[in-house]
Amino acid sequence: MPKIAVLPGDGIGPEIVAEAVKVLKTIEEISGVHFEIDEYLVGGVAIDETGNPLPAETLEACLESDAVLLGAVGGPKWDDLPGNLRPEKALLGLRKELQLFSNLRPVKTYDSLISASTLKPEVIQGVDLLVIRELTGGIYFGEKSTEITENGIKVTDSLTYTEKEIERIVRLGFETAMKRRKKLTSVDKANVLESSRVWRKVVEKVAADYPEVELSHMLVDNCAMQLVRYPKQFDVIVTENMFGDILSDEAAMLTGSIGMLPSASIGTEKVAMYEPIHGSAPDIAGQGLANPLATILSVAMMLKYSFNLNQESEQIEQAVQKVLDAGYRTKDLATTESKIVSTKEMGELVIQAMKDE
Ligand SMILES: NC(=O)c1ccc[n+]([C@@H]2O[C@H](COP(=O)([O-])OP(=O)(O)OC[C@H]3O[C@@H](n4cnc5c(N)ncnc54)[C@H](O)[C@@H]3O)[C@@H](O)[C@H]2O)c1
Ligand SMILES: CC(C)[C@H](C(=O)O)[C@@H](O)C(=O)O
Ligand SMILES: [Mg+2]
Repeated sequence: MPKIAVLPGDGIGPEIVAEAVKVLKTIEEISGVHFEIDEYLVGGVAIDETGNPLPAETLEACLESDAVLLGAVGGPKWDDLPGNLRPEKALLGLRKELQLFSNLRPVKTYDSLISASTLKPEVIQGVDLLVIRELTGGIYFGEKSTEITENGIKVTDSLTYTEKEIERIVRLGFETAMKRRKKLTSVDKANVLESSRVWRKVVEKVAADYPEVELSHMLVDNCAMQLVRYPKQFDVIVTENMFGDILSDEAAMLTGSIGMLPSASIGTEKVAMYEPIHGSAPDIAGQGLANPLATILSVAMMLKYSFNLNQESEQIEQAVQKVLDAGYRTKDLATTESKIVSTKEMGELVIQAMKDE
């Protein structure tokens, strides 16, 4: 039986994960596939209970699972802890330990949400792009140091990549583009960073193996602007860790809310991790205001990528679309015409729509 480790985490994490787990259980009911689903501590709640944001029991369970579903970690309660003891460290630890070097963040606009966006309809209608973010290298994992000098504190975060790390993510970018509209935009800062200049060289080398893919290089600042100017120019974007983090939050707003964007982190081992791209949203936690759709859509990605359950995955996506088409919205997406629902009600509506299909 496939094993799924569920890590609700902090803030809105438990609320959104509860709805996503109900969706998984509905898949079990409908399709007859069975999963072994167990919950573990991660992040701030894990610090509170065990003193460690990523307890050994959680890491071992994840390593032994087929897939991990994570809510979100972090919050003001733990903000003053030193970097290596913070809840976010658990997320980085999981990505590193599970060797999840690629993070897929699909950005698709729904017609029924066009009016929820602050962008013009003609700009966002039909957007269908994928950000592939490198996830286990770059400035997140480079050497860090802090020292006292005559000018006060001197602090360093270094950005390191090996050619091999760049090549494997770039190759995935080309492979993915081949299965889509055969367009790849590699995003870097080659006008300033050494790492980006090597990144570009590797992209050029790998491109020789994919002559059918239309390749372009784009500087990250321009990409940030192009994403809101004319997002339909993009098919697959491949980029390094921190650029991918920032650009995907920006791209989320093409859909109307960060609460809509799922992600899949896939690596060299069998276990993959699925999580919404947003955080623990402490400002709305515990109030039933969180949009659970990013997490529910992350379950759809899990079914597709980890379990090859393509039909079941589509069933979830179609149910989400149906609920949105019927005008139901959590508050983040609400307009004057919307039927505003809570986190739990949104989960229940998706489940009902799945059962009706
Ligand atoms: N993957 C993760 O666990 C993850 C990701 C990002 C941030 N974080 C952590 O989360 C904490 C808060 O960070 P932040 O405020 O910068 O980012 P955030 O993504 O948590 O929230 C940003 C804004 O978006 C809103 N929002 C986010 N998710 C939503 C949802 N599902 N439905 C409705 N509204 C939603 C929030 O209310 C907030 O106004 C920090 O501790 C940060 O480190 C964790
Ligand atoms: C919480 C933080 C470490 C994380 C990241 O920067 O990768 C988050 O912003 C994300 O996008 O998953
Ligand atoms: Mg982020």
